[in-house]
Amino acid sequence: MNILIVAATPFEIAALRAHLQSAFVQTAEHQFQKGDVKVALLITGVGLPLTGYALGRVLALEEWNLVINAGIAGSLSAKFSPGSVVQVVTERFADLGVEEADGRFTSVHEMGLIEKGQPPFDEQGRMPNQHAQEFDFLPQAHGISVNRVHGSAASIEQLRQQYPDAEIESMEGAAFFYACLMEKVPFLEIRSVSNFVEPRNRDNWKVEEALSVLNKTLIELLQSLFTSY
Ligand SMILES: O=C(O)c1cccc(C(=O)CC[C@H]2O[C@@H](n3cnc4c(=O)[nH]cnc43)[C@H](O)[C@@H]2O)c1
Repeated sequence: MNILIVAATPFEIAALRAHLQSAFVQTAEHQFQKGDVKVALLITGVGLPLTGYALGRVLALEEWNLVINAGIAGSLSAKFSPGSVVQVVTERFADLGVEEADGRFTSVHEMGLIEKGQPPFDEQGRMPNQHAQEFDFLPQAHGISVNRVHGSAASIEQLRQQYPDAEIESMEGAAFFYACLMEKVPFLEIRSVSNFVEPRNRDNWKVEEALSVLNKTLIELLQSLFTSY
């Protein structure tokens, strides 16, 4: 079984790497083996373009049984406070579109630049993960991905009006979904909440807590896959 774990930055999966170094045999810089299970780590860099490029390349070069995106994220929902960990089951490119003269946002799907319902998008411009129910071990959440993280009350209010179902904000998830759906590989996005999406205040971020719960979840998931495989 070949498992690829994808993160934007090395610090997000540093504890997982340490675990792999002690519990698996390291076969290359970013690759670990235990029995028939190979686990590879891919650090893409932050953001949608870097993720799309790095992941598209790796998916085209090798076959994977499961690809996991792991990282921290912002929460738009009172259900998910800092320290929560969720499985993101839908994603969308939330800021791909145009700003109208009156300040409203129109998405590429509303404009018809990407046809409504064109695979892998649904009629609303979301990308659902049809493998989500196979990994029903975490609370599920709807994700959005942005190039520019929301940091003012006005832009956050506009975002909530535009996408009332959005619960988790990241800078990579939609590129990850798009690449996996286009390549038809089973995938899973796991995000731990480091902050609420609120008027920018870095002092409120709980990055250490989020990293701790994220890596604990990843290690448990690997252990469960290992025993069920
Ligand atoms: O200093 C900041 O304000 C700041 C804003 C966004 C991200 C960072 C990072 O250092 C982490 C990069 C990583 O974190 C994800 N992330 C975390 N919280 C959010 C959020 O509220 N909205 C979007 N992305 C978030 C993101 O996926 C990046 O890869 C620092």
